[in-house]
Amino acid sequence: MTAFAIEVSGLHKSFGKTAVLKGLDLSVPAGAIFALLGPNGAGKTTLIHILSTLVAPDEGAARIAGHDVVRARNEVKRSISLTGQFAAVDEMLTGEENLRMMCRLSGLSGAESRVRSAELLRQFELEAAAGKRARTYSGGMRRRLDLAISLIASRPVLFLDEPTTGLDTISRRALWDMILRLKEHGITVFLTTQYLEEADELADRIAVINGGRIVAEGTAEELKARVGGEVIEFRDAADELLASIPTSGSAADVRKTLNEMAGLFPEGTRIGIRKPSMDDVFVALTGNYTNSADKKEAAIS
Ligand SMILES: Nc1ncnc2c1ncn2[C@@H]1O[C@H](COP(=O)(O)OP(=O)(O)OP(=O)(O)O)[C@@H](O)[C@H]1O
Repeated sequence: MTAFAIEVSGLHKSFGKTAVLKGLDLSVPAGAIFALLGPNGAGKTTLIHILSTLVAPDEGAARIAGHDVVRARNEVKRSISLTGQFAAVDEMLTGEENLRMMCRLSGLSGAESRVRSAELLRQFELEAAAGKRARTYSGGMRRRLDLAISLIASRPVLFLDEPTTGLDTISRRALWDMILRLKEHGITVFLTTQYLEEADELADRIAVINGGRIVAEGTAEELKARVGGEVIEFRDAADELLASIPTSGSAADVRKTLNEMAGLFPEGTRIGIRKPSMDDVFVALTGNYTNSADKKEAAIS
């Protein structure tokens, strides 16, 4: 494999008159966990579909493990796993039966299938539920089974399109642990997410897509450093966030911001200073707000 597991240059894709990707460039180092962040409709799923050969690009090139997604589709398909799309969990079968069936379909013998299924049930902490029908599984268990099925063939690149959407915090954290463990096996993980915390916790590198292009790429720390040195927060007496303003962190800039904001907020407003978060990065780069507190903040600032 080349140093980059995924290389994308000048990718364009339109659906009818809607231009979704407008010259997208991206490189993902082999063995990294890479997160793609972007507002709804930014083209994250479209990019995954192009990289996994489901959709052809209009222009530009993309290579997975050195193979071109248009000219070498079969080699690309043999290099990737994609969760949530192909890995069909059969509701009527148990977790173990699902895994064994998919092992057999991917060419393993009966004995090999038993061994591989047992390994995956252990790896994804599904041993206790192995004999229960998948329809009785919780959302988190189902997602883990889906991930386990997609890893049967142990391919070098794994695509996860919003792997934890809809899961509760505990299930999400459990899945994060499992994704982190995949890295130890040398798998390159490319994930899209709407949870900025997920990118922050999991990813070695993060790219932000907006307007059909990658508008920023780097480690979480590098991206946060782009927003500024310190963020000043204004909160009311009940600790509700009123506004958060990025500053360079210099005494002069902090003083200037406080002076500019003086008089805008009621008596009793509390002021705090903190380092930038991924939320700040996302807002600064895309102008989009990810939760209601941020929307309120936008309305005020
Ligand atoms: N097959 C298609 N035909 C027509 N339009 C499409 C098709 N697939 C995607 N689009 C449009 O392309 C745009 C990008 O969609 P895409 O699903 O890639 O975005 P996304 O970033 O994954 O968004 P979300 O976070 O909401 O899933 C959207 O405006 C969508 O409506």
